[in-house]
Amino acid sequence: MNSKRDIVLTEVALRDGSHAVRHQFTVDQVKSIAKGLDDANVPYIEVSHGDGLGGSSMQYGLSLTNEMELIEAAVAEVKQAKIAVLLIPGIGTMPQLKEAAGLGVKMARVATHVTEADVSAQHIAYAKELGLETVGFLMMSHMASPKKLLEQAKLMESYGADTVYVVDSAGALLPHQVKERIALLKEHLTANIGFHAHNNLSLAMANTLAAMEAGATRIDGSIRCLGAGAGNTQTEVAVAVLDKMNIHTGIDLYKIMDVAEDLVAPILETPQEITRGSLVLGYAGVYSSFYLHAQKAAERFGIDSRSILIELGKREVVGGQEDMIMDVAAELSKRKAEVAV
Ligand SMILES: C[C@H](O)CC(=O)C(=O)O
Ligand SMILES: [Mn+2]
Repeated sequence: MNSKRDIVLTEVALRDGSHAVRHQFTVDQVKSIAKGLDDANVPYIEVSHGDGLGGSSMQYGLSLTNEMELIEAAVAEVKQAKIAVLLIPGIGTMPQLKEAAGLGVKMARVATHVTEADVSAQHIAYAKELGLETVGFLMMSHMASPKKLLEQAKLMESYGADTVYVVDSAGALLPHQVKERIALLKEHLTANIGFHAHNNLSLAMANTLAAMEAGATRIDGSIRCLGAGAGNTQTEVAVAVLDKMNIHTGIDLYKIMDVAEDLVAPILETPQEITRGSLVLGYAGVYSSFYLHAQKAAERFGIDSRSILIELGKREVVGGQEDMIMDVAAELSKRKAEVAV
């Protein structure tokens, strides 16, 4: 294995995958997966509630295990990998970031809706003060024009972000749209540019390659596609594809395949595939973490989860508005009952 890295991958299954397992990760699962990833030479491993630090709540889903315990367990297992956390200002707090840094976290990814970068200023600055590497993470990037995205990315860079990510939270972007956005950021920023995909339209890998072609040097992957919706760019697949392109991730292909097969696959309730529900997320441009919430609402109100997701897409609902899922389901069910009378 060549340990040189042309591209730096952040493994997000232990954070984005938290959505897919209803935030039920155990300490043992996190320990064994973090150890396996570290051994395969993955450089960064993100660990936290799916909605970042402080996400455990009725609104976003209660965690089985306190995320600080999971972070501590991951830090204790790794030899070379750096543990990262996600933080959404307003959900996660500065004291939580401080606590995570005290446990040995090395990178903070501060996430905001794509048009609200200004709320990341204090958290990025504080992360820097704590000596952390900082990432600005612009969620739902398909909802902004490239020009708007650039303006927001520049704000994050001005606050001190070492890297700015274009985040395709809904898995709604097409390759040419990814290329256009990344190329513009690359032209105007000095920070590293990253890309985070979701596979709802089966484009995660293609979009990741498009991002790299346009200048992204940081990418995210989730092993066995363990991420919200249909998951992210599948890490072990990305490692294989990039290797064939002679692009070095520094990650051991056989070892990462084994982590996927032996450690991650057994904890999945169902395989991470593109179902009609996750396909609709990408089609309608809805936040991937709404997937299981919409399924629950559909069961409760006896309606098709696709109708809920399409309606949420029309209303341009964004992360943080999870309560709208039940509201929309109730409204659609009422409309259905009225039509039936
Ligand atoms: C909080 C979200 O799940 C962050 C993310 O991974 C995305 O927007 O995509
Ligand atoms: Mn995601």
